[in-house]
Amino acid sequence: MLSVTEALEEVSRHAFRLPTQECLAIEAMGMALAEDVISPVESPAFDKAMMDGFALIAADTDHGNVNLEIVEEITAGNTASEAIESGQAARIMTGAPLPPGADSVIMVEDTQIDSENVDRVQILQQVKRGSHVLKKGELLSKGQVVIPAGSIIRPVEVGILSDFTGAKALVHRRPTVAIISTGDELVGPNIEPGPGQIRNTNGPMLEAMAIEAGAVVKQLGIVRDNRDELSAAIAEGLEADVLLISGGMSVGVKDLGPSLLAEQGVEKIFHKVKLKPGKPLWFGKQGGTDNPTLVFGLPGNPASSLVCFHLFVRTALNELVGRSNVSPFVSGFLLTRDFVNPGNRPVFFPAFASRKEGGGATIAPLNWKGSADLATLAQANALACFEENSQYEAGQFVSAVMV
Ligand SMILES: Nc1nc2c(c(=O)[nH]1)N[C@H]1C(S)=C(S)[C@@H](COP(=O)(O)OP(=O)(O)OC[C@H]3O[C@@H](n4cnc5c(N)ncnc54)[C@H](O)[C@@H]3O)O[C@H]1N2
Ligand code: MOO
Repeated sequence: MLSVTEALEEVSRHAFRLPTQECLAIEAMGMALAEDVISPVESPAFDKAMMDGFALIAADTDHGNVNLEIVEEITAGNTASEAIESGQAARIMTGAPLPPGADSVIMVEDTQIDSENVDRVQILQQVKRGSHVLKKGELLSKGQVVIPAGSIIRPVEVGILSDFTGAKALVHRRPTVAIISTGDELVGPNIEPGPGQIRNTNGPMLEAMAIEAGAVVKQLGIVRDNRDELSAAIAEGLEADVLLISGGMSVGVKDLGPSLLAEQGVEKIFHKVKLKPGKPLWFGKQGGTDNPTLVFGLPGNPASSLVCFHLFVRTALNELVGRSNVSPFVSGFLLTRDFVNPGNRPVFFPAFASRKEGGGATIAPLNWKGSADLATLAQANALACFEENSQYEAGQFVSAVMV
């Protein structure tokens, strides 16, 4: 049986980048840039005033208090009509280009104008050369990489892309994810479960997780444990980039998943991973490098499906869109209580992580009742990672997967 690390490596190895497409930056939020964003110009494009005040020549103020002639007023979006010379100043607003000749700006608060003589300004202090001026090219030079490929598009990137690429972004297209929920016992959200029946929680939950991860979802609904029905659904699901099949992955008499996938030419890469919950995870691939489909058979138990999604499906989706090197693990959580994992599999245990006063973070394992317990996961924001056959003491550091 593979370890979690080995299984994650296999998933990454088989997930190829999807083709790229150009789209509006705002619609690419959360996606990864597929190319470097390069500044085509210097920024700022001109020496820029950073305060409302007066543009002047700093050397004129070397002896402190000085009275200068105001030659014009420059507002943002306009340029000076003439250069200033020694003894002169231009009224200037934040964001406006400095007039030629000027090298500094003094804030209006540090000046005085005599109401009898409004064409002159009294400079009340010595001005340091370059004060309140953002020099041309100081932020970015022409050809500089502003955002490297692989960066996630967040609001700040949307702002920068609006500056340099016409608000467009080149990204790997969103993955399509098809979802099948198998099981004779399953009913939809508005149907009263009969004896032995349960509601399909995995289907909608997996859909929500896939959307959150940036995918476009095709929900194929509940499929009975019947060879023909499941075969047809699998064939449809294999048109997507990723197919998720919930349930039927273990060794029960109706666990048809693995054999039907093999019949449809899906190559098994691994079946079973050493973790709890989620051991029966199945992973395979159909097709070569050209438009392959990655197939995950997720264990039917809801918590097992959720944990496998966060660890393995998310890793695949990240690889497909170029969000590389995003580890599911965050380290350095201080355990709030003793914890024993007597089992022979590492456990990913629902827990609540919070900020610690004075820095750092703590993690409190919840009172989780096992793979069928989704309700406790609703109180969790993390899965604390505990090694197999292990004992932990309060105050020890553990890593976690954020959920
Ligand atoms: N003899 C063995 N039995 C089991 C093993 C094993 O190694 N040997 N593994 C156990 C583990 S661990 C898990 S996890 C489950 C997973 O089994 P399956 O993937 O085959 O899932 P099912 O049997 O179809 O369902 C398990 C459980 O989950 C409920 N379920 C299924 N689908 C949904 C859904 N869409 N929404 C909500 N709940 C769902 C289902 O009713 C079952 O209660 O196998 C163990 N058995
Ligand atoms: O691995 Mo199963 O997912 O323990 O319940």
